[in-house]
Amino acid sequence: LTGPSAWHNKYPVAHGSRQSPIDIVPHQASRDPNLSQIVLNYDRCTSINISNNGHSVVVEFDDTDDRSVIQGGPLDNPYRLKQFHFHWGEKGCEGSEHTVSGNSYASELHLVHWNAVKYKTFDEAATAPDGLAVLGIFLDTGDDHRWLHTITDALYMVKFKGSITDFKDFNPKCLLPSSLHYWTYLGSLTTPPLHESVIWIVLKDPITVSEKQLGKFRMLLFTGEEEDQRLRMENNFRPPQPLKGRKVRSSN
Ligand SMILES: CCCSc1c(F)c(F)c(S(=O)(=O)NC)c(F)c1F
Ligand SMILES: [Zn+2]
Repeated sequence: LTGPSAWHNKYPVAHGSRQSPIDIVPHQASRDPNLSQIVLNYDRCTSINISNNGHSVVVEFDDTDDRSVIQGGPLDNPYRLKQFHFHWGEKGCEGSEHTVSGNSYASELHLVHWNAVKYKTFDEAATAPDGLAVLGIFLDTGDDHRWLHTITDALYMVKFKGSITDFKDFNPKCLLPSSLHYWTYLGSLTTPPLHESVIWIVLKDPITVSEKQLGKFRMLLFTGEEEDQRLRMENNFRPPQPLKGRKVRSSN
């Protein structure tokens, strides 16, 4: 037994008071006029590599200075882009982590940022209550996404757990939907160690990708090249967790 329902054995915080993901119920979210728009300064971002960490496919960035940050909205400081990765299902009707009025999307992109103003390292920030800011973007199935090819064309290079390859000059700005309207709430990592260190910013509008593009993610493996068992990487999403009295705020 290794799935989300067993994580509490090794990570008791799995039953904590601010776990993620959650089901977002739009009309129960409070519109907060003090919530400004979020600002993404990704123009000087520097992607480094793409890898399969046995949980997802991850693109990492150079976070040694403030060259790519998210700020505004619920954030008191600029947060530095560290990496992005995806969660998806085995079929189009499930795969996202957050749900909206009980409905799942086919996938969810997470752009992980850390508070380099208050904390010296990512690892220190990852355990602090205001250490991380994750921008969540839903993926819907439909037409091809014109820029996602850059990522799906590289997936064959990182089929096996532990594989990594160069991935330069990719700017995730091309993966944003037209509107930056969002919901925000205090939550956690959705994979172990499940630290309750994430200020979540979930965009209301999905981007559209094709079933064919999504199918390429399902070609990835949870298992390493040396393992005889080949387990397809799919359903790497955690189901929604109890809200436990938390308020979800909505941008205007
Ligand atoms: C200490 C973790 C290394 S970075 C990372 C990650 F690899 C990851 F997978 C998730 S997630 O929980 O899966 N998605 C929100 C994160 F939040 C992260 F910050
Ligand atoms: Zn994630």
